[in-house]
Amino acid sequence: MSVNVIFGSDGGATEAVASRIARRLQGRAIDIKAATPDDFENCSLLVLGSPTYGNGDLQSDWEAHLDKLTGANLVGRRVALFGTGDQVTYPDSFVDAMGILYDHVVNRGATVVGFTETKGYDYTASLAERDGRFVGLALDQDSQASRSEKRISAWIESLG
Ligand SMILES: Cc1cc2nc3c(=O)[nH]c(=O)nc-3n(C[C@H](O)[C@H](O)[C@H](O)COP(=O)(O)O)c2cc1C
Repeated sequence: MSVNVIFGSDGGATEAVASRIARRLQGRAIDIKAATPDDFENCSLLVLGSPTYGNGDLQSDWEAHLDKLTGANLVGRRVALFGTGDQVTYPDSFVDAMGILYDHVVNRGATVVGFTETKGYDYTASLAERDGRFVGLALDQDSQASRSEKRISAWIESLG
């Protein structure tokens, strides 16, 4: 299985998570700033990750390079998503960016794998929650960093 983990990161937290995920899946971590459109298509599992900024926005490099994603043909492709956020300071928009990525990849025909349970988190609203589950791996490196390792492991197992 070839895995590309494409991420955006302002402060480094999401980059560090992307590297951990890539290492575990023996894939490549690629900053969205340097990613090519091919990086979205030439892999058997595509993993995308973004922190949430503003009040529920994608990270700025994702916004600046969104055409790489919206131009990709993802029909029938397996895509897994992760998001970093802070549920204590931003409980009304927790990991919203993951929900934004979800809508984009579903619109491009992707099959999203790796939904997770919302149990164990404390927030009021999230665009990344659909039908009571997160559309991917939600990590909070600000207030629940100690839980991340277990969450990453369980999520990777669920990807099969
Ligand atoms: C100005 C600002 C706005 C933020 N807005 C949100 C938000 O709306 N929702 C959320 O879950 N986290 C929010 N966060 C938290 C970041 O997403 C979180 O700290 C993330 O781990 C940062 O990742 P990075 O270090 O890769 O940039 C915000 C952080 C800052 C500084």
